[in-house]
Amino acid sequence: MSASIIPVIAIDGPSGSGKGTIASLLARHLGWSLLDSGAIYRLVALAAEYHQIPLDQEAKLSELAAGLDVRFIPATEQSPANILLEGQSVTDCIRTEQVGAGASKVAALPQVRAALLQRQRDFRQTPGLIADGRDMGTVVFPDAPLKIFLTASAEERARRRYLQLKDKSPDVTLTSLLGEINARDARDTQRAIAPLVAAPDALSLDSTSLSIDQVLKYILDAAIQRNLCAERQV
Ligand SMILES: Nc1ncnc2c1ncn2[C@@H]1O[C@H](COP(=O)(O)OP(=O)(O)OP(=O)(O)O)[C@@H](O)[C@H]1O
Ligand SMILES: Nc1ccn([C@H]2C[C@H](O)[C@@H](COP(=O)(O)O)O2)c(=O)n1
Repeated sequence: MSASIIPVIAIDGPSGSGKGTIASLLARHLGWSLLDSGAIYRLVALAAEYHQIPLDQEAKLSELAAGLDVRFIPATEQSPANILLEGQSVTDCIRTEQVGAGASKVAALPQVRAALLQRQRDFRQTPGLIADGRDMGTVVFPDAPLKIFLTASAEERARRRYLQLKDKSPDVTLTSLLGEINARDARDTQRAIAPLVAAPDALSLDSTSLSIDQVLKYILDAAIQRNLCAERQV
């Protein structure tokens, strides 16, 4: 099947809006592949730290991005998903706010984005792909038959992140997380290349007061309406 007719559900939005959570639930529910594009930018930032490349050295970073030695091992019934960078498991350490901030910086560099474009498109495999990020619907898969722009207020996103991190990182505070979320939003929306913006044909969904199940149902209903999948109970 030609790649362009393999269906993609593109989910874009700011940090903490719930894209990753919803994308992995949808992928499992539909039996489709999953692209966590933010993880790829996070891996570049972490690899830059390993190789001591400053985050403003565009040429070196794009070379690093082009040759990134990474393996995404999907979750199974027995074990959770795992990400290997240069053979080492980095599944948890790429999730810190520090690595997220680094990812947001390298992601503003055009040569780095260009180096990662085809690697992301290669995830488009039968029977379908759920892709989450900032530019899935605008740049990477502009022909996706379903595009969702998922948002939530910055305060709610900081609250969600706080609940997620407080046990692993007792030093985090709601105030510091809100500051980091606002800084990352500003960088991701204001950059010159592939800024975070809703595609003109995206469905916008504000999840501030919606549960994870409500968001999942909304997207599945939209997918069923477009004949991307058969009607199934969540
Ligand atoms: N609708 C929701 N209601 C309550 N909590 C939610 C909701 N959606 C997601 N969460 C929780 O919010 C946290 C952040 O979600 P998630 O990591 O999926 O966001 P994200 O948009 O992928 O963020 P990032 O872009 O930084 O990776 C998780 O702990 C998740 O369980
Ligand atoms: N398609 C993408 C995905 C991610 N980024 C950048 C911007 C984010 O701040 C950073 C980390 O992403 P997250 O894991 O928090 O989703 O990576 C991007 O520019 N484009």
